[in-house]
Amino acid sequence: MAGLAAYVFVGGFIWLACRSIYRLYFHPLSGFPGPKLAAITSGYECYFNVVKRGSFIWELQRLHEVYGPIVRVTPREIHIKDSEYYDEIYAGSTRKREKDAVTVRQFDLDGSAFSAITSEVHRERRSAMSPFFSKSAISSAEDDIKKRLDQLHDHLERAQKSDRVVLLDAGFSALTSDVINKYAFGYHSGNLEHDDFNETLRDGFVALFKSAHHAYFFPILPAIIGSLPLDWLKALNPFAHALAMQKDGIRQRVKKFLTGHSSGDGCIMEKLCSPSMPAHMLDVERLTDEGFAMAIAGTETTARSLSIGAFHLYTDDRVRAKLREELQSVMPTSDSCPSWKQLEQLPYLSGVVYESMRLSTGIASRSPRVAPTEALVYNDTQNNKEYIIPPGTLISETNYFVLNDPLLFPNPEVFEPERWMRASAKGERLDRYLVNFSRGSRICLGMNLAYAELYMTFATLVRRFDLECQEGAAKHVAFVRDFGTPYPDEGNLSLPVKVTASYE
Ligand code: HEM
Repeated sequence: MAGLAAYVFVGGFIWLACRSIYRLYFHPLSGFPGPKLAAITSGYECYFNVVKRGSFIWELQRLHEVYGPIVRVTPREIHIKDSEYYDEIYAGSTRKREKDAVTVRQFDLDGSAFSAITSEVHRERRSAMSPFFSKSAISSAEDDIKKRLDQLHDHLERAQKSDRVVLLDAGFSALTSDVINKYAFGYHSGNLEHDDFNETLRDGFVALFKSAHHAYFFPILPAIIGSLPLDWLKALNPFAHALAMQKDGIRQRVKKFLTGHSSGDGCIMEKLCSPSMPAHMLDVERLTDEGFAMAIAGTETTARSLSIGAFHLYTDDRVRAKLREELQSVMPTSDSCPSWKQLEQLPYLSGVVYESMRLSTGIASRSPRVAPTEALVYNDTQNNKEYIIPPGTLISETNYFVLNDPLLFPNPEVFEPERWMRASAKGERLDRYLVNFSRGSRICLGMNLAYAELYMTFATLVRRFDLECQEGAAKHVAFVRDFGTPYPDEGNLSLPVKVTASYE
């Protein structure tokens, strides 16, 4: 027995040594700059993201300072820190771009457009949903957004009367969740009707994000969790249980639509379940994944941008006063209800929305693309060297680095709506670099819905209320850890506020 163990140990050692030598000297990426350890093993990333909890993004920043704009950051991935090169990687549909199976596996959404690997499968899944996300289609959701904003208004009024602290971040999650549930599944989830905004609604999403790095490096874990009976899961991990319950709720809706149930207002899932769809698109689990991807993507990302924007609006009196003055033109009274189209014409509000997006980052982790048949060429002008990236390589940029590029956004940490007005006056397309939604063929499907929610929410809040962010707010909204989306050092993003004034 001891002899066998010794053989296994020595065999394993030799295998690891050979693999390391191959990766360092013979692998197609061996000529790219970067630390040797990162070229040898993905344990390098694992150390920073699992042991040091979501901090590989800061290590990437350091690696680029040491090695320049192009770095081999894992045995099979090239990372580029160059805002001008972003559109080459995240290219449009004329240039084939695929996703990486290992990267998307962590989200357990295999049947969704989001997790489609090849461009053909992606196109088919996405085109079934895209008519619902055009600008004109989204205007049909405006009435619902207005109703939800009135509910949020009532919460804030009640809190003002009782001098109570409100968790605005939870309010925003309740709002975005109620909106996407109605739009995608035709049902009223009523989160805003709860006194605490049904705060636990986020437990599942937080579980998904916070376990993403573990799921990536140890794929056996989600498989084990998925196989546990729900009662056990509830006792062992209430957050994973909340996630499973949310997904199951969507599965039950899918089943109803597949048997002919109608929501009455032609929601997205009803259309996706219609018998006119190709049979292979009508699988319950595929549709559940598609639905869950919309629920996740449509809730926390937008809510986070709303929280970051609100934090800046309510800690910077100058910005808020300027916005309030501009809003008077379309909101002479506090109950005026301008359309999203009208609000989009306001330059200062647009600057506020863009800055809120920019400083909230959206997705913090890399989402690599693969160019299956094309060799990408990167010209490192700093070191005067040209790199040919072989077809099939994982290539990524990090949105945060583009959104905080001081060459594009001087003093990037400052919330400055005016920078967008200055750029537009000079005819500069600064919005090209607002990459929160990614770019190209896999660009966020829900961006118009997100924009409608951002414009309408900021206008309503600032026109109607003054809020006071509670002590420590800056710490609770800071981006310290990357668990898929940005997280503060400890706990989750939170924005407790008190209502100090309301306006007629
Ligand atoms: C501020 C808010 C939002 C941000 C920052 C955001 C960001 C993103 C990003 C970066 C991607 C690409 C992911 C990747 O490359 O792997 C994406 C995809 C997606 N987003 Fe959003 N998103 C937001 C809001 C929404 C909303 C409101 C919805 C509504 C359902 C939505 C639905 C989707 C879907 C379905 C995809 C997959 C698209 C595809 O692969 O074709 N997102 N989002």
